Amino acid sequence: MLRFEDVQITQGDFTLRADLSVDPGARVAVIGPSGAGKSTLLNAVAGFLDIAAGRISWDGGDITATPPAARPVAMLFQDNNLFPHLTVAQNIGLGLRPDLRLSTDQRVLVDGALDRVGLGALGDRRPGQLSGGQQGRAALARVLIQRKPIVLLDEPFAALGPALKTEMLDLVAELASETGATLLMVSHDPADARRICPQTILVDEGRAAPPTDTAHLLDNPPPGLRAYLGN
Ligand SMILES: Nc1ncnc2c1ncn2[C@@H]1O[C@H](COP(=O)(O)OP(=O)(O)OP(=O)(O)O)[C@@H](O)[C@H]1O
Repeated sequence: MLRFEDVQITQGDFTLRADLSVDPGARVAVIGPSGAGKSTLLNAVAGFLDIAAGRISWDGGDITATPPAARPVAMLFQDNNLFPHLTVAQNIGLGLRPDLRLSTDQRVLVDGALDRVGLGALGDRRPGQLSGGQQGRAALARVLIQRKPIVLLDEPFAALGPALKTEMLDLVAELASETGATLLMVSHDPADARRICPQTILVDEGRAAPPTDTAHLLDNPPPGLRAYLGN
C-alpha cells in the first residue's frame, strides 16, 4: 500500500496536504484544476520534491528520504523524454541500465518489451523516425520494463488523437494488470479516468483527497470539481 501520512508539500507559497492510502495494484486517476497540485503529488511520490512534513511509505516501509532512483517508482512524462541520439531499443534499455551495458538476458527483455507495445520491428530506429504514438509506446515500454511496483503517469497522452489515446490507455491498463503495478495517472480528461481508473484522487484547494469511486465522483462532483469540469 502507498501511504501519505499527514504529508505537506510546499513549493514557494503553495502548500499541498495529503493524508491518504492507495491499495496495491489500484489504478487511480489524479484530477483537479490547473495549478491545484497534481504534478506536485506525483513528484513527491517519485522523490523529485522533498516534503515539508509527514511521511510517505510503501508496503509499510518509509520512503520519505529515499532518493528517486532507489524508490519503487517509475514515471512517464508527457514529453516522453526519449533521447534522440539513441535507438528506440537503447532508449528502452535505459530503463534497465543507465549505462546501457545490457546482459544477454536484458536484451531479451528489451525485445520482449518492444513486442509488447507493438514496436517489434522498430527497435533500431531513432525516436525522430517514429510517429508521436509510437514514441509514446516506446516511452511506456521503458517505464514498464523497470517492473517497479508504482507507475506514475503525468498527463501522458494529452498530445495524442482520440483513437490513439484510447489505445494507449487500454495498453496501460492491460500492462498494469499484468504486472500488478499500482498506477497513479494525472489527466485533464475525465473520460480517461472513467476508462481505466476505477478510483480517483481529487486534488483541489490545497488538498489531495483519498481515492474515491471515479464514476460516483464524476457523476456527483463537489462544487470545485463541477466548476473545473464545466458542467
Ligand atoms: N518550482 C516552483 N516554485 C514555486 N511554486 C511552484 C513551483 N512549481 C509549481 N509551483 C506551484 O505549485 C502549484 C501546483 O503546481 P502543479 O504543477 O503541481 O499543479 P498541477 O495541478 O499539476 O497543474 P496543471 O494541471 O496545470 O499541470 C501551482 O500553484 C504552481 O504555481
